[in-house]
Amino acid sequence: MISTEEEARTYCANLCDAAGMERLTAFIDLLARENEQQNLISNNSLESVWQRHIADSLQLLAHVPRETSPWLDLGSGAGMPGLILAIARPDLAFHLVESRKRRVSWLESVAREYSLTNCHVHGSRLENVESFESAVICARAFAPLGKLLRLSARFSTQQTVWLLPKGRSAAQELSEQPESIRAMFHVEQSSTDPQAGIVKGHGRPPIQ
Ligand SMILES: C[S@@+](CC[C@H](N)C(=O)[O-])C[C@H]1O[C@@H](n2cnc3c(N)ncnc32)[C@H](O)[C@@H]1O
Repeated sequence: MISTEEEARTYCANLCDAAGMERLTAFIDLLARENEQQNLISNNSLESVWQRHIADSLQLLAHVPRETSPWLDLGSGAGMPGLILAIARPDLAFHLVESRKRRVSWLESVAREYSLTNCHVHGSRLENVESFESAVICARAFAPLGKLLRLSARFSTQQTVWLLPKGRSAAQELSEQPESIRAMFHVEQSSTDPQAGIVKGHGRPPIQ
């Protein structure tokens, strides 16, 4: 379990190259500055930003083979996890969906700043984004599990991996789903919070 900023930084350094670590370090400064202009993340969480946001996002990489792409991140907000992943892994494609205009501008400005041609920002409600086949669908704090699956099942195939950091409600949210969904998903332990879980699954959910 990652329990200090130093451990989180070391963990991240093992998941990307030196240039990626430089970009992530610079990104933290940008994020802190932008957070004074708009409410992107809680100020408290900036004190443990490597643990709470950077490692928390990058841990998803450990759940799929290294070359898996493209990723779809639902409700990216300040950029967790999609933008962080795109900064760390410019060799993979990431589609970020976010509807709030100021957050969209923020995501686009960071993608421009780092010339992230692998990062595609869809500044729109997910409901209005044209379907494409995603190898991974991820979402942190986007919507309750049932609604999340209803809104995004059309982006999945039988091969899609679902990685849904759900904090402390992971097991509870999964237990409230119908049997067909419970059979597809399980809860994995988060590496950054002993009480948090990641709902993980594989395939196309049978949504009516
Ligand atoms: C609670 S924030 C989480 C942001 C980020 N994933 C994180 O973990 O810090 C949820 C984000 O989802 C966006 N969102 C909610 N419903 C959406 C929809 N239907 N389409 C696109 N974005 C949506 C909101 O604007 C917000 O930025």
